[in-house]
Amino acid sequence: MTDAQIAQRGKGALRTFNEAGALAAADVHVAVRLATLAGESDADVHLATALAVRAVRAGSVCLDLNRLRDVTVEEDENGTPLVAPEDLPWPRDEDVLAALRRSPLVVGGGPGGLRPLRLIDTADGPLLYLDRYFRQEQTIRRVLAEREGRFPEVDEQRLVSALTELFRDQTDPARPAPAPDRQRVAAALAATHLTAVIAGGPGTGKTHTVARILALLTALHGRDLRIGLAAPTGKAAARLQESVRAQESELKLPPDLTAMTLHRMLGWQRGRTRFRYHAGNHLPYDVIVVDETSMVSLTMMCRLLEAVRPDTRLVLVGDPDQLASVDAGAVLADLVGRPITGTLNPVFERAVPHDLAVPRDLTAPGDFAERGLSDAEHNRLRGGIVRLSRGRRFGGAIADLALAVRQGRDDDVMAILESGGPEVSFVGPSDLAALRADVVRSAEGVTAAAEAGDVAAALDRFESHRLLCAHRDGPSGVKRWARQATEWIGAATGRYLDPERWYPGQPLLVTANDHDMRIYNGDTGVVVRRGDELVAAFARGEEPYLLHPSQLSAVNTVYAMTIHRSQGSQYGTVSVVLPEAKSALLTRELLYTAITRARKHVRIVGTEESVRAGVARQVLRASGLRREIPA
Ligand SMILES: Nc1ncnc2c1ncn2[C@@H]1O[C@H](COP(=O)(O)OP(=O)(O)OP(=O)(O)O)[C@@H](O)[C@H]1O
Repeated sequence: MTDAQIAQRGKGALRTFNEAGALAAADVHVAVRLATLAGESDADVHLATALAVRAVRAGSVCLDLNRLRDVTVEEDENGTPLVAPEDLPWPRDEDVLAALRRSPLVVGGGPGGLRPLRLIDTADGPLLYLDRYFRQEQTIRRVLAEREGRFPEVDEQRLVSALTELFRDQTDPARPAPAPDRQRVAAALAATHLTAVIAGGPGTGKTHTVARILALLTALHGRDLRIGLAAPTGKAAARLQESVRAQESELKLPPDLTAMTLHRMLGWQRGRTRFRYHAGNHLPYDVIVVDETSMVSLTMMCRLLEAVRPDTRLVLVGDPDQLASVDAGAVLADLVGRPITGTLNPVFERAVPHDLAVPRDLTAPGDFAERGLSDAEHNRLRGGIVRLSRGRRFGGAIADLALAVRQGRDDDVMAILESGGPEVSFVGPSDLAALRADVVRSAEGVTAAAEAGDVAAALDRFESHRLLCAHRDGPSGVKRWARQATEWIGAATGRYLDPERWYPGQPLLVTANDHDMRIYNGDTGVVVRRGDELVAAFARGEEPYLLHPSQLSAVNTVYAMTIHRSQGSQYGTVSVVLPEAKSALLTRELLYTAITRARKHVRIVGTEESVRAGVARQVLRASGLRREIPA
């Protein structure tokens, strides 16, 4: 750690924690500043405050005081921790708690009139919040509870006949889909409750269901229904719009529905901190659908719920097992896992009686036919929550592998990986021939199309293979593997891929949002020749979006990218370079996200030790949404 990263004002334990890398300089600065303003001199409170700031930086909403010592520390070049976390000068847990209970930072009354921390007791132990995040959680809880207390008016007969019409048997469209059909259950929930949460892995038909929900609500409430479609990223919004429009004529949906980023829907305004839509100026929609909700942070969810009109139907869709937002919160997973308080609308129960009546244990097992709903699933319906479980896109090994990872069955994961087959391969870190061939083939295909000015083919081939890494730096990181890919491509084609210049076939990754240019962090595109000019092309539904490369303010060449950035996209073949087993980034959520990016083939490059370590390590983002907290 450099001197610049060591907070100069930290003393005692704060300094030791900072030097070990368990706290960043910013954590220490914030803690010392708050303590000074509030006149707090207790060293245990200083440490707890800095750890609470650190927790938010690491993605948690609060600090779980029962897991105070759950910190990571800095490692040397050999991956050896500078100090074992347990050897840090930890105060006794009960002393920290007692000091917090009397601290002016928690109870207020200090010289500055500040109360920046909240200490919340729950049945599972105390949580320490930065006040802002506690208020955001409370807003989410309050708005959801208010919405659970009321049901929308629905014409029951029309609901039943529209459900029958929209959910048909795949093999015999003259008949309704056989029960249980969780997609039909999801649509009925969304029609009869103000908030519905539709969870499901890739290819379980989430967007298929969203289109049917829109058709159902249009049938119930008329074509003047104001529909708002949103997603956390521009890329995800474009995909949502594309899939909804693809079903427009079949389902007689209102024409030309558009999807936008959540920022745009809420009315992001240049130079202003406040959105145009908020608690005092509600969003003008009758129904709002948010896709890829797993990437929505706590703060954005709070802003959205504040801005939603009390009678607007809200449908939150996503995969709670994927990596969560880069900012604090794992709201979708929390919403799915939170204590259920609502009641079922009796209209819902009368609309899908057959789906609800199938007993759990009398249905066919496996993926082919759906099993009856479990007791836990019945219970979650009261919270407006349904999980689609039947894979519709890829059956077979990729789906089995993803499920085994999600359920932490490491022996099954290894068995699937080692059985090989057309969909899954597992190679050692030095067994790179097939990876090299895929990297070169995909680059050559992209370049040929880009040189010929064929934008659609260039973008299509660009999606045929993607090299994903957990880390940015180090031997298994993006930088090293991008360099490796560049060398392979250079050796195969005899071309020098000059990083300083634009060239046809150059793969691009946008690294920051640019709302004015409609380009978003994580968007990927390709440089294509257009006559004498080069253009940067991005996939956007049916029409690609073209820009002059000089209009891109934050962009990298991307021969490899992080798994985090690949979220919300799928590729033909995905090659995943695993880091060493001890890497803290290597988690179950990361592996699951990487595997489920693949449509046709997933190749894992790494060791058995790394695979098993990844399956075993779960991200634990502390939050109060999953607990009972008094209003
Ligand atoms: N009930 C169904 N009958 C027939 N085909 C279906 C059904 N549900 C989904 N599909 C098809 O399965 C495929 C996957 O569905 P869809 O894209 O809606 O899944 P998804 O959960 O949104 O996936 P992702 O998370 O990857 O976007 C699509 O081709 C869709 O048309």
